[in-house]
Amino acid sequence: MRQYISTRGEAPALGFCDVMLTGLARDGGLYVPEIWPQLSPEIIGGFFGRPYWEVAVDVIRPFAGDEISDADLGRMANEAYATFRHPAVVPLDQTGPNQFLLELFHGPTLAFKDVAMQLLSRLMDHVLAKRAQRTTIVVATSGDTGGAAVDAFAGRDNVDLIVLFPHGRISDVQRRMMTTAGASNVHAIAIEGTFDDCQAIVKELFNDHTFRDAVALSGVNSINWARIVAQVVYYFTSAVALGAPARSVDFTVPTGNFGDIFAGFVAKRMGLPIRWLRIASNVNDILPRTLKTGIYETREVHASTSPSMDIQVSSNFERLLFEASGRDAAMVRRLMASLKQSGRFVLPAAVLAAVRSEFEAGRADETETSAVIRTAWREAGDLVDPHTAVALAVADRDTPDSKLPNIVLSTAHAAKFPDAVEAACGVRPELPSWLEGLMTRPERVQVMKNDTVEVARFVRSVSRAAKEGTAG
Ligand SMILES: Cc1ncc(COP(=O)(O)O)c(C=O)c1O
Ligand SMILES: N[C@@H](CCOP(=O)(O)O)C(=O)O
Repeated sequence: MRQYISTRGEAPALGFCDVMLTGLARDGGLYVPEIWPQLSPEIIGGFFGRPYWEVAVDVIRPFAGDEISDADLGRMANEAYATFRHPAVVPLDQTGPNQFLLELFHGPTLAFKDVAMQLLSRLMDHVLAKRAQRTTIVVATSGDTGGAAVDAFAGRDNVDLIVLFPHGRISDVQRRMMTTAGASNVHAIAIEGTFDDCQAIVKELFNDHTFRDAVALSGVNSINWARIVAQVVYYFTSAVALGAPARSVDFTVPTGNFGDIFAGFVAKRMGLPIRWLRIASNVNDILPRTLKTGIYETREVHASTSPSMDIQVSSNFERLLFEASGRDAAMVRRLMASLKQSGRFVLPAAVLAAVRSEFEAGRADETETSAVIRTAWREAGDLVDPHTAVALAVADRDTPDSKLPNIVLSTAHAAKFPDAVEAACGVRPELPSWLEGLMTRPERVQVMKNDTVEVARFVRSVSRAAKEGTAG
């Protein structure tokens, strides 16, 4: 059985299915595989031209071990990616000499989160049904994870889903994707705070062991290893389309919680020849500052036109610290304790050097972001969303004469952020026809204080109602 260990070294090692249902490790850390699976150049090269779901099975299989049969994994991957509206699932476009855009937004909620969430919901449901278990998922979102989770888990028999989002800090389209589902197992809560507050509440709930056991708590943020694994797949498909493994590639990734770019790091560990993983941040630039100074220091969050990246505490950076330190769990515990106490920590020099050897980082401010949206429209007739625009701005500035292909991850559809896109280029992107009605359906949402106790009370009531069979 493939084993997973916690970045903080004090939680039990678990198998794939338990890690998937557990979310955060019981010591507050994040799970990573004990050993990185390797894919040979022949296997990687063999991905060329194959259907996306088949590659997904080959990439995910070594992580799931024998816990999920190939037949079940294949069926679920096939179903998950059949929900995407593009035949290639995640098409790759050339946008300039050696510049490519990987479109990850053709799923049901128009953001890259669908790629993992559509599969994760099927995997979780499958395992829960087999074990005759029910779970309560609490998820924090800065806008996109929540909508993807709602679409993927609405109406599932074995799950209650509670979504926490920062009140007034996401786009109307994002909010409505969470508040208009109409499913009795879905609950949207607007927290009077930031995304970091929402994520801190989720982690506090997990760290209260009595509570987490009482409600059978699970998480589907990228703290959940299965989320990361599903995101690894498109690094392989896109790089192979451009000549990997014979040719190396770079990736530029709009980054907030560091889950997406960490998936690229995993692909590299598995054998994909990636040269640079380039972090692209908006004005909330904690990661570029950290790479420059070696000091990870939280500051006030600024609301931007790329709200899903308005994040200071970048959860998956912990996984990178664990790897870059040679898996020094004691160091990770020390840095995380410092973060909790003082909002900052200093990377040891060797860890910083290890990070800098594989990652670059840049930021784009609001003016640069809107200039990119305007140029893309005027010069190519393309409408790009502000998160993608942040990455394009960083890529254009930092890779003008790269000899290697640079793949920019396009993480959302422009129609999720119509106000920002229209303000930048004068054109209002339209929602696709299958989302007709989204903007007029009635909303169901509760506003709550930034208060873990209040949220915990609500989660308990949802869990109790489910147990008593009174949900809805
Ligand atoms: C559209 C979009 N782009 C980029 C990101 C950043 O991704 P990550 O949090 O995995 O770094 C997010 C949020 O996660 C997002 O919703
Ligand atoms: N940007 C995300 C924040 C949560 O990230 P996750 O990958 O940890 O779920 C969002 O849109 O919610």
